[in-house]
Amino acid sequence: MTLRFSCAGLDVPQAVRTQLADDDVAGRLVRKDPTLWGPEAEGEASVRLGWLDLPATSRELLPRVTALRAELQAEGLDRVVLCGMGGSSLAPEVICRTAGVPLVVLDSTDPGQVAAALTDLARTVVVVSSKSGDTVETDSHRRAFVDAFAAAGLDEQQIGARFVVVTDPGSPLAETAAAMGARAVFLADPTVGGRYSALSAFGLVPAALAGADAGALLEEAAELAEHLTEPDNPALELGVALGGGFRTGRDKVALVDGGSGTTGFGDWAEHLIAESTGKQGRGLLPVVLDAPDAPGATDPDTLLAVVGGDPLGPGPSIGVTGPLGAQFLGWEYATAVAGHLLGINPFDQPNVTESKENTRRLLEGGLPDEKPVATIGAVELFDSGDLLDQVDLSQLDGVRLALDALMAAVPPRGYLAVMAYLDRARDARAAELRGVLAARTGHAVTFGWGPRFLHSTGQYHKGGPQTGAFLQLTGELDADLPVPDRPYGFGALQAAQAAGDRQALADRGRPLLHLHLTDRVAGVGQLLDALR
Ligand SMILES: O=P(O)(O)OC[C@H]1O[C@](O)(CO)[C@@H](O)[C@@H]1O
Repeated sequence: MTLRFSCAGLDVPQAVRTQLADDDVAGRLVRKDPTLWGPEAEGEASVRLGWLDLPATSRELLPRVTALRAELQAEGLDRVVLCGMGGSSLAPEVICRTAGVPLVVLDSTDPGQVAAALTDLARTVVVVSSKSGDTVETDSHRRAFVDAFAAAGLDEQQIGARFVVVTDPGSPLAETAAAMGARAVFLADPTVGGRYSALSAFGLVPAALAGADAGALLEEAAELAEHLTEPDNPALELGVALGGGFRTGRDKVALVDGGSGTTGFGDWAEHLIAESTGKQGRGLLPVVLDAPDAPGATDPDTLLAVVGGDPLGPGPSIGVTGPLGAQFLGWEYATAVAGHLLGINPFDQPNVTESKENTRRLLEGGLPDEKPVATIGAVELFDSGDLLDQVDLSQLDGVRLALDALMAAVPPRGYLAVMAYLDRARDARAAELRGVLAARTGHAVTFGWGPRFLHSTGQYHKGGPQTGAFLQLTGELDADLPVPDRPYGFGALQAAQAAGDRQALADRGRPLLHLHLTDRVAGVGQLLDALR
């Protein structure tokens, strides 16, 4: 069974469908016509449509990655760690969690999370994935693992044998891989962007090395691919719902699992939709929900997308069922169609470099010496523009008052984004804040782990509609870790990323509340208690 699309309560004007059919959008997309998104996008689109070929072209990866997995297993290297950000790690994580095979994903600069990955080295092989080959988090992870293997007594050749690299041809990482004698290097198709790379080497190599069935994913996608020129194919219908929904005021897409059998698909789709559409002051805001009845599922300007199930009322809702390989390709195709309907370029990410530049400058010039304006329990509150001017922080419930002030600052049809620069394993409870805040405010509330979201929804925050209010959480470190051959550690890198993003949002005049947890467990508990 390939992809099945169903829809309830969504009134997309017939004119939208007629326009797509008259313009032969389905056929032109499959033929990789780069003019579908306007003249300004044509150059980028012409080198970003390779994902349509992946169900066929990725098959050549299978023998090589299967042989490599057998080799590694024979050597007892059965702990696969993936170092990658955004499109270089989200899909493998979904594939492996769904298949129930073990993959350690390191997509954070939180020293606790890095330290947890730097264990069990005797069994560990590291996959370093980066399309650009110069993502600071991934390079830092690579350095830390080289150092750790050396400290464990491995020589240069043995260290190289513990690394598998996935990158674009000619990238800085491709050069580094050659220089370090990496065991295997997979050069990916450069005409595939990160958030469209689930069925490329970026999605399939780490997953297959961990034991997932990459061939099955490609077969599932190939079955859908046969239908993608049809004017009413399910992926086109999904694109019509997303793009047509936007045109009728539904600029938020709540993503919830309805029995898909997959795990974490919403986080992958969030990156795809947010980074593809959130630009030129518009876009679709994905809101990942942990249950169909979670707060936010039926917000007024929201389309509820049920992955793996039927539409769920009472508001407009869609249901998309089908195997994971078809879901990847179908949502990629739908997002490209939605980009056509929104009139934006779904393949660029013009605003992600800003926070990266700010981070680099802060690492070079030093972090701002900011002092909290108040400390209440385990929570330090930092000056956030004029947000707290009217808040009496001398009260014990000053934290709640501050959070209420932030929620009051969300403009009409706006959203509240929680950005947690914490350890998504050990501080997992922080994710409960999304539902608790959403229950308290009538606005959409999103949650992202920092700095991971910077490579995902970060584009939407800066390039999308300027209607966001932001809650940034940072946390005290138990211990820091050096970044080898760099004048800073992971803790400073994480803090610089948080500060760099605060700067980018402040430059846009966005309301932002920065809370630092002097004790992460107590601090998260305190925030949840303040809001219940
Ligand atoms: O694969 P790379 O080049 O390391 O980039 C990781 C991620 O960062 C982004 O470029 C955004 O910063 C995403 O588009 C991409 O998936």
